[in-house]
Amino acid sequence: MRTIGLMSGTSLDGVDAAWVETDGEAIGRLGPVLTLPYHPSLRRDLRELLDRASGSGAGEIPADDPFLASCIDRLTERHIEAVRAVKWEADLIGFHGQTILHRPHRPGSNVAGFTWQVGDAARLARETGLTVAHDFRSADVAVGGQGAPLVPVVHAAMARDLPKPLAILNLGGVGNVTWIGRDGELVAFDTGPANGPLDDWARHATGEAYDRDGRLALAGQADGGVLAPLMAHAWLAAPPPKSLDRLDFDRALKEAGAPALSPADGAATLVAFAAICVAAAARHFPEPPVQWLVAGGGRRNPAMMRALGAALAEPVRAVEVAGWNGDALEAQAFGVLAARVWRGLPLTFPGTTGAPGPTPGGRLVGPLL
Ligand SMILES: Nc1ncnc2c1ncn2[C@@H]1O[C@H](COP(=O)(O)OP(=O)(O)OP(=O)(O)O)[C@@H](O)[C@H]1O
Ligand SMILES: CC(=O)N[C@H]1[C@@H]2OC[C@@H](O2)[C@@H](O)[C@@H]1O[C@H](C)C(=O)O
Repeated sequence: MRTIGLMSGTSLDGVDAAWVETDGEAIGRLGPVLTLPYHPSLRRDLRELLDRASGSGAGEIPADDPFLASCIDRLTERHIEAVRAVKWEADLIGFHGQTILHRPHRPGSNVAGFTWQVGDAARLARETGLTVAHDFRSADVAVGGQGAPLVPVVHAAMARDLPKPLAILNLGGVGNVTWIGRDGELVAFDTGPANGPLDDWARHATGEAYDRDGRLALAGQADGGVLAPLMAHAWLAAPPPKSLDRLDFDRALKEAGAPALSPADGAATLVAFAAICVAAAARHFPEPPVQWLVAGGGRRNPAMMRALGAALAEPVRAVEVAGWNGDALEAQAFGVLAARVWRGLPLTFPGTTGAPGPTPGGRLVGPLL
């Protein structure tokens, strides 16, 4: 199938789009990729939605809330523009939407999991004339999975011919890793906060959306006193499966004293903690990888790459060394996942989300049905 994958990540910076030819298993031609940034007012409003959702709890923003409806309208509009901008013909769209709240089932808790992505799939289908796969996470959460990460099955397809064991790390707002064993075994989970808290910090300190080229972090020193309690956080030792909400570490960072640091030291400390989380993640792998391939915007941050290089025993390289596009990988993955939805193939597995078995998911809307 000719697919267009669309991902609006936890950084809230914009929508990534990518054209992929795939049957959901093998990956054929890779076509155009692009990012359409969100207008600052949409970024701000999405962020407010995240804050409101995490403060008020799941389901407490009513479906007919006018602010929610306006965010969904503008978000969907930008996705429609992204599909048009790709220009290549397609059969199927993979539409992740924007995660507003992610509260998966926690081990030992009797509270059911919940995950919430917004976006108007029916309108996207109507206005593009294409069938849309969407709502990728809720079926997994409904059977007790974490609902994330979803990309690992696609990482495995892309890495088919690469030496194993291999670790593929995505540094978005949240970090997530896929470990692929010699026989294709998958162990995947969220590592911890990555760019999310750093973006918030940089915005506060400099007014910029993120710490461009790690300038702030490279000028500072990581603070051992703030890092100590963070390193003892139960998240790091908790075995996978595990997944995070964009805001899950905000309180812990505050309680550890991060807000008292200077702008540069705060940024350096957040970078150091992101790398510490990745090193802690490696302790959950069945055996060490031969290398780490890094995707996502965090690979553009030299401070982050330097901290990872220091924290990890194995070589750390941007995914471009494998010929992949580290900015487009997630969008490409949602094209492949859309084809899997179409074919009813599983999206998640015990090793990726803790689903009890290989679990299909997603829903379809549009003209092919
Ligand atoms: N030149 C750069 N210098 C420093 N950081 C950068 C640079 N370019 C991108 N980034 C970081 O990458 C982030 C965007 O990353 P990305 O697009 O992978 O996130 P996302 O897809 O929204 O998140 P997720 O993978 O969690 O869904 C920015 O918010 C910023 O923190
Ligand atoms: C709930 C949610 O949207 N999670 C995102 C987020 O961003 C990175 C990390 O946390 C990952 O678990 C996931 O996205 C990728 C695309 C995934 O599901 O594989």
